[in-house]
Amino acid sequence: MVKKLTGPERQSALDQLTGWQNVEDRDAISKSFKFRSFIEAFGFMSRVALHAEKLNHHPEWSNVYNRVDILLTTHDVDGLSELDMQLASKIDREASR
Ligand SMILES: C[C@H](O)[C@H](O)[C@H]1CNC2=NC(N)=NC(=O)C2=N1
Repeated sequence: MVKKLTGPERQSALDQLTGWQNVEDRDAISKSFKFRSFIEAFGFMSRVALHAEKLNHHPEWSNVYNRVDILLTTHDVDGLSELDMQLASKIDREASR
């Protein structure tokens, strides 16, 4: 079972990512992505979905037209884990393809 990141672990992990923010009322991080079109946003979501399945770690997200809002947290530990950081960096990579 994956373990919950401590405060310092969480901060140093966040420092290595760009644009991910702590969510105010939850132990989670979030980021919004904007694309040129709905189909680009949806293509991005499809690629992220494959990573999520592979990691067995799934985002909370929503899509409106060309925008995708993503929240990451680890339900199993009720907080952030290494899996959130791994998925966040894959998400960033897919957003810039
Ligand atoms: C049984 C299965 O491994 C778990 O329910 C996985 C699936 N995907 C998950 N995704 C996220 N974000 N957090 C989890 O704790 C989680 N747990």
